[in-house]
Amino acid sequence: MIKVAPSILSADYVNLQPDIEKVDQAGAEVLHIDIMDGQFVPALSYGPGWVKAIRPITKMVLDVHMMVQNPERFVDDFAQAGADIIGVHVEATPHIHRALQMIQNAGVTPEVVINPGTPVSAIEPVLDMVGQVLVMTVNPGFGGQKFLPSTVEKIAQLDAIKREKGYNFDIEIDGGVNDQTVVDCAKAGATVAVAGSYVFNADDPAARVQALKDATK
Ligand SMILES: O=C(CO)[C@@H](O)[C@H](O)COP(=O)(O)O
Repeated sequence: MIKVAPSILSADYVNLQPDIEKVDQAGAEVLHIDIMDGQFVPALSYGPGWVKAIRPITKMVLDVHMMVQNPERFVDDFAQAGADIIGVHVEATPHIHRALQMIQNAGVTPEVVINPGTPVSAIEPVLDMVGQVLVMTVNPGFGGQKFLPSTVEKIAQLDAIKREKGYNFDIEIDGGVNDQTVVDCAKAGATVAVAGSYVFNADDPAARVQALKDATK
């Protein structure tokens, strides 16, 4: 059964705490927090202050996905705010190894992220450093996009590398995830499913968390 990571990008910001409590009580293991800088991706979202505010209200793993150019600039801020996982895009820095080292040194689980157009080979040299790989299943920057089936092959490639080398990183998927699209991803080796609009744009977010788990039993 896959772990579920609701993305607060689609939550009700005026009622953020009740929305977080709903998915927490429904058994979601991870809370996904999308940081957008208006440069690496067109939109702006929120910063370390949000992570700091959310930290005391849930025990869920706080998974900070930095869609930020040169993310090294903000690693310590998010670590101090209470992030458990910090994800940096291989496309966003010429120094991915250093960025992951900074996350490690801050006592946080390092995650490397790849866009749909980036091959797995681009992150192979750093796979021994990470606790999680995030495979973007849409182009990053917006919620509510359509899942890209071509990304499933990359999940399978990562799963094969994991087995061959004895790594135990989680493989997370993000973008267009619902109870249909999650199935092939889980079969290919995905272990964590981020879902924004599917969970929070529903009348019953808790039922949607459960539906993702049921679909991958
Ligand atoms: O990283 C992102 C957007 O770039 C995501 O985490 C979105 O929040 C996913 O939204 P849905 O596709 O699930 O609506």
